[in-house]
Amino acid sequence: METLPEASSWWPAPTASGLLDAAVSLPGSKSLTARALVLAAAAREPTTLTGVLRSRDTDLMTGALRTLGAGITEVADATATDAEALPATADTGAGTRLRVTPSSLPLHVAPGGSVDCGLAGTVMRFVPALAVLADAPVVLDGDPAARLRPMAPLLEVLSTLGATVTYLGRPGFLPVRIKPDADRLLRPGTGRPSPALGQPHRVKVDASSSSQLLSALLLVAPLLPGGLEVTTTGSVPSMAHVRMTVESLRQRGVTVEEPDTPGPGATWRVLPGRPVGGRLSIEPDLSNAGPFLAAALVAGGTVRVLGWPSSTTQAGDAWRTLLPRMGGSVALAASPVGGQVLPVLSVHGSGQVHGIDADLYDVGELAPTVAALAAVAAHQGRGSRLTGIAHLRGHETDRLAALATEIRRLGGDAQETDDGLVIRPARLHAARLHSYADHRMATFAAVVGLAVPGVEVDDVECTSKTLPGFAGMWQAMLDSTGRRGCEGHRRDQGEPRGEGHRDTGGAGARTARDAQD
Ligand SMILES: O=C(O)C1=C[C@@H](OP(=O)(O)O)[C@@H](O)[C@H](O)C1
Ligand SMILES: C=C(OP(=O)(O)O)C(=O)O
Repeated sequence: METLPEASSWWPAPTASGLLDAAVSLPGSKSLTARALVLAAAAREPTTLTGVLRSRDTDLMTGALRTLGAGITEVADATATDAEALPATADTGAGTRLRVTPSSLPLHVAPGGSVDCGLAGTVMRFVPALAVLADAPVVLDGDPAARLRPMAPLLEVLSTLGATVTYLGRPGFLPVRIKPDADRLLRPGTGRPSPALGQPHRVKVDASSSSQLLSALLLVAPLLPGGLEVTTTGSVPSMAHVRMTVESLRQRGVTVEEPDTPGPGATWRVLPGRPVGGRLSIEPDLSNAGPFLAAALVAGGTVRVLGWPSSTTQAGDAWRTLLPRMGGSVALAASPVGGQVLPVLSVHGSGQVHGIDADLYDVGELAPTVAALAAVAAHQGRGSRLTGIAHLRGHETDRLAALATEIRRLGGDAQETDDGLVIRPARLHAARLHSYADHRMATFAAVVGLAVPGVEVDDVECTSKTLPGFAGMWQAMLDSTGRRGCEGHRRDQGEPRGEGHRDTGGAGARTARDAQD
């Protein structure tokens, strides 16, 4: 890894001094929020979204969609009166309510036409696909690290749809200018190339570096007059997120045919027809639940996540199968919380973490947290192997290099493989870790720091990419330490405790004592 400058401030990751007994209420899913915003901007009528995540990534998405002509305003409860409500998932009451008024087609670009993608994969992939339907050129750029993330296979497809793509820096990467030819694309029979009237555009994409390259095309597909057929030329990682895209489209009334077996040559068909509007509630972010649930395994005791959906497309639902393999016990049950009955996921741990041999190809987003648990397991004498995650080299940072480097900085034994990491048993020691501006590297440090005194990390605030206020939530969870002592530990055994955990409507960690106050 490159040599990094010294950080000006270091966040001391707190160690756990006793058994946890915490209830955590997480804000909305980053990935569901991104899809909901894009589909609302593309819809035929206004949409009201509740439980929306406000974070750097989702604020950037909101800004980008405004640049493409959508009206997005925060509204109070009383103004949300849509009659045509979609079935809503139970949310914890946390999160923002937004009213999205779609743009007409072609999408009307605001003066300047520039989009800041920050470091958000969702913005840098989903927005260029929409830009082919704009009425003026759009320039997209982002953070220095964003300029390293794969874009080329998507941009090549956008060229075949008639857009002129100009690389303003390194070919294949941000910054990029997209000059659309929307009039011809939107008039059947006149596009370039021109499918026969009523026929879909047929494109091929290599989405092996990121599922978002495929999701971007699926999201814009219903706006094309004949719809779109997308064939993947390679295999696609993070299939959980592609399924989320398909379900998000279907939920808004769009017809999508999926291949029986995703892989090279598989084809997705999306029929034309703008998504419907109405009301939609966003589930809590289950990937961001990961570090909190992992804390139960490392510190011992119980952590509960409120509002865990009973059925979901989120990658983070895999915690229910991954954490038992690493020594946790997991229970999902309905439980009364603050006057309503919510599904609550309870994870109970002993402080002893098992090693794991896991293929994370479909849920790569969870890998940094699994790696943190694996590092703690190695500290306790147990090795792990993570596979199927070569594409993490194109995430916020090269996560395989970052994880191996930071585990070694802690005194651990971690090696990169072609498609993952091997973490062998070795005692860890205090160290100053780098986050590389990557929210999941910062939370990696927080999880390891529970077990290893003296861990610090630079730039803990980079967690605001998807979870503003992380450090405060983490401390609140730890403040539950020891309050119930061993009695609470034995009594809980992974079962939701219900009544004792009052949710006050904001994201954060609640403890048994808070609930009694
Ligand atoms: O579409 C999405 O919302 C995401 C897809 C995945 O990307 P990759 O396929 O690049 O892993 C995931 O890792 C990312 O955090 C979010
Ligand atoms: C890979 C991630 O994000 P992005 O949406 O920026 O790709 C992530 O959140 O782990």
